[in-house]
Amino acid sequence: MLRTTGLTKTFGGLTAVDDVDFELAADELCSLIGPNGAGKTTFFNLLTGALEPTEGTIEFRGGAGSEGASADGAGAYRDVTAAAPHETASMGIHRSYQITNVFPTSSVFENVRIAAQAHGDDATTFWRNVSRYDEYEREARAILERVGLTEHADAPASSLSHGEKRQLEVGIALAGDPDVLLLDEPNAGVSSESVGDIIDLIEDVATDHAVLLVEHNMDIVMNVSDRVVVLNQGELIADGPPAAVRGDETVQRAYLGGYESRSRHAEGDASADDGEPPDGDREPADGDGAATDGDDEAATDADDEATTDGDDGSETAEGSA
Ligand SMILES: Nc1ncnc2c1ncn2[C@@H]1O[C@H](COP(=O)(O)OP(=O)(O)OP(=O)(O)O)[C@@H](O)[C@H]1O
Repeated sequence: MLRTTGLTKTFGGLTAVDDVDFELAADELCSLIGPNGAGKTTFFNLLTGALEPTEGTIEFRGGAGSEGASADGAGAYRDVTAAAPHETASMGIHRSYQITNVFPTSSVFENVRIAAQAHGDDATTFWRNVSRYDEYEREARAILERVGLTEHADAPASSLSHGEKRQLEVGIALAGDPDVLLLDEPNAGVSSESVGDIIDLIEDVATDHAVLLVEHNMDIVMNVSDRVVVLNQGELIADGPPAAVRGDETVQRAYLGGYESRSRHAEGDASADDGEPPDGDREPADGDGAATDGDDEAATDADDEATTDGDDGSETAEGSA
């Protein structure tokens, strides 16, 4: 459904994503893992068009109803290498943000309803079209039910807990009617009591979307993924079923050293501890150990602001690189 060939992104002398060949199937929940600074966020930003590749191609093949859809319901592959974020979103590639990305003073319902309206094809005539309004409203209510936020529909988004905000972000992404969902650490900053809800939500959206998940919690990754790909210093060093990747010597050396899987069901909850590889193994190749901590703090700090800084920051830095 979504594939990259020789995808490469350099920032000055640094190769953040290095010649990556990758393909995500329509029915897959694939996790993208790797140490801090491995290139995961850069890879996401390339897929959504927030960053332009230095080399390589990105191709996308939408689902039923997409442009050029064939008898089997899938569209033809299109080159989306140079597509801008609004173009990839309108084609069906959506992401949830590592940094909270909601309108805090609007209600939970309004956040989803506005996203559904923005995706609608007659947004400019919206206020004159009452039946269309009803449709968006119904869609938003159904999405809130799906992400488990119905009881908070009328509350301002700012009143949600951090975990509920992550659920809302997934709801906002679903309102764009995506084929592919890119989930960037949906578990970051979420309290241990809410981790189970987030896992259930990831598994649920994966029943009818292709999902690419960036997640540091290995218990979650090993429990929910159909497939795991590993980036290290921008290179794809492993790609396969969770058990095979966990046992891969190169991956153990680069990232997972010392990690042993705990079954979510045996433990009762994947959040029994942080489920992350030992700290030493999460250090980035360039020694910049602040990245993950910074992300988690940013997510918390951003609670009261509607922002898309996660991507924009990358663009800004790129511009100066
Ligand atoms: N806009 C940018 N300008 C310059 N360098 C960048 C930029 N974005 C990322 N990098 C560098 O590219 C490398 C990959 O970063 P990236 O954020 O993609 O890694 P990551 O795997 O997502 O890390 P983390 O797990 O910490 O989020 C890092 O060395 C980072 O410092």
